[in-house]
Amino acid sequence: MAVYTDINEDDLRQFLKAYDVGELLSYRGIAEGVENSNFLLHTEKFPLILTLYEKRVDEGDLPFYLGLMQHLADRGLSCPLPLARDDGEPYGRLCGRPAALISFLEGMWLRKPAATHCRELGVALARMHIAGQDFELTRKNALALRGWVDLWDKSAARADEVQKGLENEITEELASLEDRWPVDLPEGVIHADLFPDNVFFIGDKLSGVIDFYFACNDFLAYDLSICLNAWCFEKDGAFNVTKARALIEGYQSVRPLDKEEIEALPLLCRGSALRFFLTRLYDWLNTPAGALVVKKDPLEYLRYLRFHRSVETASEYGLERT
Ligand SMILES: Nc1ncnc2c1ncn2[C@@H]1O[C@H](COP(=O)(O)OP(=O)(O)OP(=O)(O)O)[C@@H](O)[C@H]1O
Ligand SMILES: N[C@@H](CCO)C(=O)O
Repeated sequence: MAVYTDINEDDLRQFLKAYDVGELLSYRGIAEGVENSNFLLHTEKFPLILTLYEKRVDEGDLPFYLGLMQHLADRGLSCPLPLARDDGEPYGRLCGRPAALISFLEGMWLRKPAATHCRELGVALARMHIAGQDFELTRKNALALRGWVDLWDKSAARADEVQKGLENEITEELASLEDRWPVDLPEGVIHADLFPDNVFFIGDKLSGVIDFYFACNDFLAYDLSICLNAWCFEKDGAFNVTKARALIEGYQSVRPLDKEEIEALPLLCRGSALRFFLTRLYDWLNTPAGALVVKKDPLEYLRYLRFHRSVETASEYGLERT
């Protein structure tokens, strides 16, 4: 459960006075997520999500994240709407942390997504990329190559505690990605963390996307590579090419990939696998004892990374040869 910061009822009632939501009826911490502290609130007017932003969210980026949700919702994408305070500010402060209220989205995330859900995801991802094209704010990806090197510098010395040989393997992988990382692919606003727990479905229909707190400007196809990692491996570690094909076909039904994006896909998948390996490894080694959070296994992403290293062309992801 991700509740790093405990709130008390009096402070919460005080915080809510700045919003037009009526009286607080009830609230509880949400037993999901690893990044921020989230609470479900029932107020006289409607249910809401309260988020207290924690370690990886820089307060200066909040106008980008909250503005992006508003922008995408205005263009018909189903994502949470931030609630403005009565003074017009997009967020306030609670227990010493920046804190925002966003609308509650109906739906459930899927524990076992099937190929049909992957196709829906692909369609939604491409629509999001297109809708993001005229968003006026920009945010550099803090977890791109430079960020990976910084994370690795903080973890490398202890990596072999998690698995023998990791220090060498990841050092070599980083060097190889630094040499070969693409420089000129189509860019735009990407979600950058579109895992199954951030996508809600009602029945088999995708009902909404949440958690824009890693969103940034980067290669659009990098976002697709994140989804290939997060949605297309089975619990036993096998890559499910049927899901991958469905995801990519769904994406291309809205936004066809160009030749360079297709060629770069195996490398982008290696990069995104490494990105989640590194944040998980850092958290594995550094999460304070007592935090109410389930740590995620970095080695899962090491296995994915090794798989992508063995991939020669994007046809292995179910794409037609170019
Ligand atoms: N707008 C929303 N509507 C409904 N439920 C929500 C909403 N936002 C968050 N939640 C609930 O809170 C949980 C955690 O939210 P979120 O994914 O934003 O947290 P996080 O700590 O940033 O997680 P992550 O580990 O995915 O980065 C979600 O799985 C969902 O159950
Ligand atoms: N989706 C991430 C956690 C949130 O950044 C992971 O599974 O490692």
